[in-house]
Amino acid sequence: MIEVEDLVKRYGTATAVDGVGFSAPAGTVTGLLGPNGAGKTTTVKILLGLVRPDRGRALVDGRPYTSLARPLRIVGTLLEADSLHRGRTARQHLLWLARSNRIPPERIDRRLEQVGLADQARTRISAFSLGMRQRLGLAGALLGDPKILLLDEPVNGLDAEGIVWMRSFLRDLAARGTAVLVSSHHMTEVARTADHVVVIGSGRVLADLPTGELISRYTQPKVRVTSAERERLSAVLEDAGYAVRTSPGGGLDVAGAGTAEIGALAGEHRIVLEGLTQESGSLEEAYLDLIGAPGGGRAHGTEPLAADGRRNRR
Ligand SMILES: Nc1ncnc2c1ncn2[C@@H]1O[C@H](COP(=O)(O)OP(=O)(O)OP(=O)(O)O)[C@@H](O)[C@H]1O
Repeated sequence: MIEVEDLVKRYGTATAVDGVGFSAPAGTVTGLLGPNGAGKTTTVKILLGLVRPDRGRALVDGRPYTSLARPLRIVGTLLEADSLHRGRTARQHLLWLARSNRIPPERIDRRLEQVGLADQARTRISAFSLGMRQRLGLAGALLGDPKILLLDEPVNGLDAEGIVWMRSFLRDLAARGTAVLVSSHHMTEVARTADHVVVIGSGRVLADLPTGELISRYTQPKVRVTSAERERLSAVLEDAGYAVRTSPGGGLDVAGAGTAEIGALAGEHRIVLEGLTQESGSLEEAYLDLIGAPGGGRAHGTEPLAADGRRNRR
């Protein structure tokens, strides 16, 4: 379990983190989302004891990271693949990590296998692609069988197959009880991987909710409708007071309506519909609404949802 309580960090007059609090429990993938400069990296650095907070505390497994004698056995981290020593081979890198954390070296081959690098064990890291370095970083993070994983942008540099692999890998780890915290900009990926999302903006927690609840609370459901008479249908719907947008693929997205009402309106005006489906919102829409960015509706007010960082947690 990761616990962050009321963290504040100032750099001169600028406040990087302003009262951030949340937890990432065992058996769950928690996503940490936020725009550039929101305070994610500062929060992660505080968690890893790399930056001292002005206020608050950050605990891994109930203790500050800096008090862990062999941190790799408690928390695995994947921060920057580029910090790997490029002259070493994959195996040498893991051997060095194992030795410095008193981890039996027998585990190395198993970890290389798990991340799909068994054939590259003796390849120098300098010959690795970014995706391979991410996989090696993950092997290192898993070396001590940690119950907590802290990953910064884990899908960076991975191809489509690698992204799917990483997603199921992290989901499997959580299913076996690991607490996984993923800091990322990749909204679609976070939506597919995380059970729970913490959104940070301007150093504060804007939302701390299960992924599905965050989406339903901060997006408006819409109906996607297609018809050969798109222009006429659009005019009819707008006349009836609905907000209508052109959807990808040439259909119409109608906010705030149900399929029955749209079907009835089309019938009344003798417009034949080709498709009529209820669509739920996306994490991206919810996120834009929360951070108040252009494209986001900001229809639900600006109050932080989780002032103490704990509301709405299970
Ligand atoms: N060492 C530092 N000195 C001064 N200001 C800093 C320092 N580190 C971070 N900041 C500022 O604190 C704020 C939060 O930065 P942080 O890197 O934590 O955000 P972030 O959410 O990780 O953004 P990104 O996704 O771009 O990495 C930013 O305004 C940043 O400029």
